[in-house]
Amino acid sequence: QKQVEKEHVVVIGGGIAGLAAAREILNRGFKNFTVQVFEARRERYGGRVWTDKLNNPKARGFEVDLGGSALSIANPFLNPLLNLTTNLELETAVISGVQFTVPWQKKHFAGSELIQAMTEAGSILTDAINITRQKKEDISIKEAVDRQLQEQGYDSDNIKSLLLRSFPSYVISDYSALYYQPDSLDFGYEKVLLDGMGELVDRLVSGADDERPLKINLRTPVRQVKVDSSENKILLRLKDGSQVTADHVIVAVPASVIAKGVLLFEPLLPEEYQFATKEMGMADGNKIIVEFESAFWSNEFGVFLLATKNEEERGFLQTWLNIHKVLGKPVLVGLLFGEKARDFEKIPDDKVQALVVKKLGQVFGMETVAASPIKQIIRSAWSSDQWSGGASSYPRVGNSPKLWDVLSQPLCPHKVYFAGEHTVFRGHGTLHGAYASGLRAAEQVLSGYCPQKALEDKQRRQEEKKKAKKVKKEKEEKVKGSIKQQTDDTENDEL
Ligand SMILES: Cc1cc2nc3c(=O)[nH]c(=O)nc-3n(C[C@H](O)[C@H](O)[C@H](O)COP(=O)(O)OP(=O)(O)OC[C@H]3O[C@@H](n4cnc5c(N)ncnc54)[C@H](O)[C@@H]3O)c2cc1C
Repeated sequence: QKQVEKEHVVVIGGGIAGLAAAREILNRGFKNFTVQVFEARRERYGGRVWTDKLNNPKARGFEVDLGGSALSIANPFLNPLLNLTTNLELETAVISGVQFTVPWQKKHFAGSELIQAMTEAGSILTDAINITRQKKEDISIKEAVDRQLQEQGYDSDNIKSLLLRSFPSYVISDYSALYYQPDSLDFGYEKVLLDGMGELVDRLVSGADDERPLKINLRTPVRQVKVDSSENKILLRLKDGSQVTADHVIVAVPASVIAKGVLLFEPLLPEEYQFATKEMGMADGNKIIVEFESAFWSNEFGVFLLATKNEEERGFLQTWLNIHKVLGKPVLVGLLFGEKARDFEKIPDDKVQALVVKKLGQVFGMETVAASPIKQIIRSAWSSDQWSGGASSYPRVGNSPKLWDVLSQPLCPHKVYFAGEHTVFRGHGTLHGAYASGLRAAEQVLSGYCPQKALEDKQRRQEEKKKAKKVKKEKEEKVKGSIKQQTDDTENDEL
C-alpha cells in the first residue's frame, strides 16, 4: 500500500482551546496528520484552567481550582462541555443556595425573598440593555444600569441596586452594554467538576479509553511564527533559539500574548488582526482559596454574597464559594473582579490574611472569624502572569464583535489558524467558548478551510460565468445576425 506522508500540525498553547484542537485532529485525522502541542509554562498545561494540588496533595480538585471552574448551564445547547463531562463520566455538582449579606443593614437575604430580588434585578438589567440597544448607545453596563435604577426610582440601598452593583459586568467599569453577553461573565457558580477542571484537561491530553495520548512539550515558549512561502512551511522559533518546522500551526495563546509581542509573526499579522488583539478588553479576575482548621459556617448555602456601598470595594471578595457544602472540606474560595483583582496581586502575603478576616467578618461576624485559625491561603495572579495577562476577554465600550470574528479566521494560504476564548464572540471568556474554538480550528485544518481561497474561487467562478454568458450572448447575436442576413437575402431574391 502507498504510504501517505503525514502533515505536521503544531498547536501553540496548551490551554483548553489548544488541547481541544489537538485532541480533535489526533482523533479524526491521525491517518494524515501528526500533532504536537508547545506549552510555555514549565510545570503544567491547562492555561487558565489550573487545579493546583501542589500544596495540597489530598485536595479534591474543585477546592483548589484557581482558574475557570464553573460550567454555564444557562443555555445547555451552547455549552459542549456539559456533554463532554457526561461522556467522560466526570463527577459534577451544582452549587446552589445563595445568601446575600448587607452588613450595614444587619440583614442576610436568602430563599424566596432573594430569588425574587434577583429575578427583578435581572429584569432591570435586561431593560437597561434593551434600551441601550434600541438607542444604539455605546455605553457601559454600569452606566446603563445606573440610569435604569434611577429611572425606576431605586435608591442605592435597595437590595436590587446592591445586587446589580455586585455583578462582574457592572464592576468592570467599561463593559459594553451594547454587546453584553450574559452567559460570558455573569453566569456565576453553577456546575463544577468535583475533581476540578484540571481533570477535564487531563482527559483531553490522555484521551478517552480507546484514544491515543497527546504529545505536550512543556517549557517550550514559542517566540516567532515565520511563514516560509517558498517551501510552503511554517517555521517556529523557540525561546532557546532552536527552530521547528510545521505544515499547519494553530495559535491558541491569549490575545494579550500576541498584543504584547511575546509571540511574533513574520510576515507581520494583517493590520485587522493586530488591531483586534490590542483593542479587545481583557478582564482581570482572581481567586483566593482559604483553608480553615474547621468550618464555622452553615452548609445551607453554596454561595455567600456580600454587598458594599463603597465604590472602592466593588469586585473585592464580595463572592465566596462554600466548598464545605460540596466536598466537606473547611475551605472558602473568594472571587475578585476588575481593577481590585489586579491590585490584589500587589498586596503582600502577610497583609492578605487580615483582609480576608475583615471581609468574612462582615458575613459571619468578626468574633467568629477571628477565632477560627486559617491553615493556608493560596491565591492566583492572572493579570501579572505573562502567559495570560488577565482572566478573560470582554467587549469594552468602543469594541465590536468583529474583533473576535477577525481572530476566528485562518491566515491562508499560509495555514496559520487561531483558537482561544478570544476568537469566539458567543462564549468569549468562558471554558466552553475556548473549547468550541479549538474544535473549530481543528475542523479548519482537517477540511483545509481557507476563507481567502474560498473567496478567490467564488470570484473566479463568477468571472467564468460572466465570460461564458458573454460568449453565449455573442454567439446568439451572431446566429441572429446571420438569420437576419439570410432572410434579407431571401426577400431581396424574391423581389
Ligand atoms: C480566575 C478565573 C476564573 C474563571 N472562571 C470561569 C468559570 O467559572 N467558567 C468559565 O467558563 N470560564 C471561566 N474563566 C475563563 C476560562 O478559564 C478561560 O476562558 C479559558 O480557560 C481560556 O482557555 P484558552 O485555551 O483560550 O486560553 P488559556 O487557557 O490561557 O491557554 C493558552 C495557553 O497558551 C500558553 N502560551 C501563552 N503564550 C505562549 C507561547 N508563546 N508559547 C507557548 N505557549 C504559550 C499559556 O501558557 C496557556 O497554557 C475563568 C478564568 C479565570 C482566570
